Amino acid sequence: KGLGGQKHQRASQIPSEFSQGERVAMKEALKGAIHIPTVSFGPKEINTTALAEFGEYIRSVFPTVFKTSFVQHEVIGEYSHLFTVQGSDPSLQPYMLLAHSDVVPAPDEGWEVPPFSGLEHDGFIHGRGTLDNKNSVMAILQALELLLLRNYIPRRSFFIALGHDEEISGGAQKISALLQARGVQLAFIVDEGNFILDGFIPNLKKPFAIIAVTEKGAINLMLQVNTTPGHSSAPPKETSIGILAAAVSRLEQTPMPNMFGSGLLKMTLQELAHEFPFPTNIILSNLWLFGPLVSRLIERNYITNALVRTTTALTMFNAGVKVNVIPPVAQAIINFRVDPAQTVQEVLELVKNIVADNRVQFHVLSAIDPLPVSPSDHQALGYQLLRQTIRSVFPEVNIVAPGVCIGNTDSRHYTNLTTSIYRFNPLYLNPQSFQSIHGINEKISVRAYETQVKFIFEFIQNADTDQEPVPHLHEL
Ligand SMILES: CC/C=C\C/C=C\C/C=C\C/C=C\C/C=C\C/C=C\CCC(=O)N[C@@H](Cc1ccccc1)C(=O)O
Ligand SMILES: [Zn+2]
Ligand SMILES: [Zn+2]
Repeated sequence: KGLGGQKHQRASQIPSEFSQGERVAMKEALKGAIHIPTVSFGPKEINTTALAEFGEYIRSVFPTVFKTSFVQHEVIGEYSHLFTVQGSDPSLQPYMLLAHSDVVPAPDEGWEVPPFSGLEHDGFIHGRGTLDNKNSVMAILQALELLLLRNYIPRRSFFIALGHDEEISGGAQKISALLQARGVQLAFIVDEGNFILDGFIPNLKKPFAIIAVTEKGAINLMLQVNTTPGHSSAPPKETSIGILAAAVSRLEQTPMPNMFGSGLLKMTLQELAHEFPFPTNIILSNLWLFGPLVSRLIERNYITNALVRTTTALTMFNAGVKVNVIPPVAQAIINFRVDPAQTVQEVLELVKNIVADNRVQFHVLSAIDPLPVSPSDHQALGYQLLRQTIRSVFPEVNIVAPGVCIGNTDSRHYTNLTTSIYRFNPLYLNPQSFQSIHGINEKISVRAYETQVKFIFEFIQNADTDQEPVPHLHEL
């Protein structure tokens, strides 16, 4: 039987029920984590004091994790944490859970409560990192702590990698290189990414879970224009600022091609089709006919638009030295998110054609192609374990479908260890909470956090149930 068959729908051995005292302790632990301002400000600007404090903090709130003989803890790159949980059956290939402890900055303005207060209000814990991604750091360790307290001994080994610089596209490479040097090959990885989506699609009342099996690529491109400086009282016809502004405006006004139909989205929509009322169900079931119509509707909304094309975001613009000096140089940075059906090279060609001005220089600051698509078939262990656990923890969610992650995750640094990378947060997300990620008023309900712990508690146990033999068995 495949992994999607009944044989693997076994209930967890230890019930995922937590006492009142445990539930209070778990939410207090998360609040304390939010209180530590582990902010990544910029490429070399991290709050090392807070990161060190965070390391001490997890030791104090998860004592059993740190004292269990079969859990090895290592600090990597000063502030990242790698846990190796040695399972009892070395014939089972290990897997890895990822999360990151750093957060983006959060100025106080606009927040209902101070962003690093971790205050509980109306059933929600408020603060930076409650959705991205201290919730996952804490929920993974909390679930392990609770399993260990119940004397659970995993069969399948697993790693927990907690990065400290994901928000500055940082150093997960160190953990990845270390594991590679140790000869580790993983059955799969689970990282942050997509969610159970609620309210993103008009007419679709029911929530649906999207497990991201790939993520978009990214290009940070600097455009630069140099012109001769001079006195502003006698300006030339065009300045570096004017030339550059026109170029970036052309880019903003010329969206990259709509790639609907060449990617996963079509598959996702077909899986969702029967959840919609008439006539949308018929339209989505017949994309061979209605594809062009559907793709036009999808691109109207700025969030779903990101699912059908490479996006173009003008994120930085610098020019000028003085009010009365013709600027010698103007620079702009554009952040592209590359659709999985395109490559970095193809996008750069399109960009050059759109700018079409040889006074504009191109400097690629960083570029990464879209990630390979991980398997989501009946034999795909990681995907099926996620699906099985979603079905058990969120029985009201009828649809679990593979999809694309529009952001980038630390998991892209681990492609040397596995071809099966899944990006999924066991949380509901609506458009408002989506905006709070990297925005203001980020918060998680106490209940949602308890459910995230429950999900991981069950997931670890599900990974220990009998599975089909996995090729390339590896001992830790
Ligand atoms: C049929 C329709 C199917 C699905 C969907 C409808 C809507 C999609 C809605 C929402 C998308 C859901 C979740 C996405 C949320 C967040 C993105 C996920 C992870 C991103 C993590 C992140 O922010 N990473 C940074 C990494 C980075 C840091 C510094 C410099 C470069 C990169 C990033 O991507 O910016
Ligand atoms: Zn994140
Ligand atoms: Zn983030």
